[in-house]
Amino acid sequence: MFKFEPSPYGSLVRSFNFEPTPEGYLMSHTTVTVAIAYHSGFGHTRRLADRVALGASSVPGAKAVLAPVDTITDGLWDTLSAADAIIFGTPTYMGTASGTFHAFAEASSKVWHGRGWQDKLAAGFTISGGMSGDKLNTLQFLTVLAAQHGMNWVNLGLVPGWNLADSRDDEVNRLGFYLGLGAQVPNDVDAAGLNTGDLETAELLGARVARQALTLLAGRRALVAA
Ligand SMILES: Cc1cc2nc3c(=O)[nH]c(=O)nc-3n(C[C@H](O)[C@H](O)[C@H](O)COP(=O)(O)O)c2cc1C
Repeated sequence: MFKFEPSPYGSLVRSFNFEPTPEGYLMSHTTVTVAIAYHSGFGHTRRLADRVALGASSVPGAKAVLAPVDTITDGLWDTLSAADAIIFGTPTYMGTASGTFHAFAEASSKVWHGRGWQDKLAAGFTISGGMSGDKLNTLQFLTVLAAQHGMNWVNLGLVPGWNLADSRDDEVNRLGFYLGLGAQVPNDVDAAGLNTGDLETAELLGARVARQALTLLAGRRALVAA
């Protein structure tokens, strides 16, 4: 909901009227939920999403929930609204997120209007057929989507792998992304053939986001208690 308020500089500024996380909620919650909002045309992104979920739920105090975005229902929005963090996952199609994911992103403008995801954590992953495949553009799109919602982006937090003469092509973060996970699979290989380094990286991303969400919750609780 919009409202207009006078700014200290004398003009009217448009601000949003949204509730901060209620103190009662903060004090009664010690666990976090990480939602993985993803689309997958042929199963590759879905397998990564499963591993991201596994990583998130491996952190004590965190649970993961998979939220496929190809069917946009009230239940999908409720799941995302209840989450402490949302990890976006999409294949890279034509150098950006898939059309289905874009439809979801566009539909999220209703949430944007009410600042429903403000201050939640966000992160992202993508996969493509090419080693580059223009995946960086997809991760940047996901980052901007998160920023428009006022979310706080959690990066991958891993140094690049597969970057020394004797290193292997199945190392963690083998394609050397920083913003999120960029995975790769040849166009003629199905989801069962995903690179083990990419799968491990997916798990690490999920765990990292879960840890960050728990840290944030602990900080918010401490502030309320202070
Ligand atoms: C419509 C379409 C567009 C694609 N565009 C790209 C692309 O821009 N770059 C790339 O490297 N691979 C591209 N690919 C390959 C997919 O990114 C790759 O197969 C990916 O693993 C698909 O993931 P999914 O099974 O979750 O849909 C494209 C595939 C399709 C079907």
